[in-house]
Amino acid sequence: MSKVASLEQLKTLPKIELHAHLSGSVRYSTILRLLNEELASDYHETSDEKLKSEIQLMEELKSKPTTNCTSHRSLTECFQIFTILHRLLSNLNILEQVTNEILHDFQSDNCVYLELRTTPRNIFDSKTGELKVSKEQYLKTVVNVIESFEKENLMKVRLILSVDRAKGLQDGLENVELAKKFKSKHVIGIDFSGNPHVDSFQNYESLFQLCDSYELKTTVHIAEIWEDKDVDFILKKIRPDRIGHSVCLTKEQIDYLIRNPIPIEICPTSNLVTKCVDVIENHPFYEFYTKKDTYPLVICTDDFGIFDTSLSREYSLISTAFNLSFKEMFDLSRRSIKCIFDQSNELVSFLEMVFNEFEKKNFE
Ligand SMILES: CNc1ncnc2c1ncn2[C@@H]1O[C@H](COP(=O)(O)O)[C@@H](O)[C@H]1O
Repeated sequence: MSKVASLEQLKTLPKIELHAHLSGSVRYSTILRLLNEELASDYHETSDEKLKSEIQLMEELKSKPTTNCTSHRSLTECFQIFTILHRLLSNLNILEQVTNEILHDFQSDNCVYLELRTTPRNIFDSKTGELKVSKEQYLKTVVNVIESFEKENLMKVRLILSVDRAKGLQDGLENVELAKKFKSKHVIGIDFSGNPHVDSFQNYESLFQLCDSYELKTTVHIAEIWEDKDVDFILKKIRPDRIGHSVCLTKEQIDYLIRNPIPIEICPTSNLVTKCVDVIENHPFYEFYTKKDTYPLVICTDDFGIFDTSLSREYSLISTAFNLSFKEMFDLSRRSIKCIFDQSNELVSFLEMVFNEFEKKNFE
């Protein structure tokens, strides 16, 4: 018998988001608006031709919605969009605007706690090569938006800094040092991400050790592609606090994780659109969920802008594919509290209160 929860119900559910990349969470409509504004401005560094082709690409993608999961974007296409986004977000006013918009988008979807992640970038003048914006200025801009947001809103926000595997060890080291410096300023951990076809995390072992010594929590993207050679190294040697995606796993690796759990950030639409899985019913989520009902699994969006989704929609995909009821989705969402990086008493008590109140109102 079907007991699937409706999207409308799932929108009302308090939710926790632990895997959301800042640049990937900019809405298509916002990217298109920013590109058109740049084209219409009197002075712009990017040529009209390039801007027009970027607008065309974004319009094409917008017309191929991911909602029916038949539209695919290869990881390579996703990384092309990130290049556009990184140029647009080189302007600190725009970075501020979009960060604020992202926080409000999560809150309107009833997200009560968000761990947003981003890769701090040095931004150089394209003509003179001079440093225009330092990584620290980039980070301060994002932190300031979060601080102002929290003063006026209920949703709690923390920040994870990303190490991009395509940028090398030195760049990553700078981000870990920045995370240490901003630890009291909302930054709580490090994410190891970037194009999985480029470089290996085995070259970053010293950074994992540094994170440990600075007491920074870690999460690592693994098994987003079948050719990922880092999986055993990460699962057995590094043992981070969480892992992202973790889809393209062998049976042995799944069994190993079930015996030695590490919380998994599940990103359903992202995995479908980039063809990590052919249909959601084949997602290893269910194997973890059914083999061990307390396996720590957190439903996330990854890049809700690029994948044209929302946290509620990700919950809906899982509920529909695996016939999980509203109460089962509620329990899953509540269990995410155990996986958050900031385990301070104040925050955990706040989240427990929110979930207890919802339970009383809806299930008792
Ligand atoms: C689709 N799956 C994915 N796999 C791996 N890395 C990803 C990713 N989605 C996003 N990123 C990482 O996050 C950056 C964009 O956000 P920020 O500029 O840091 O805010 C990308 O450049 C990539 O390094």
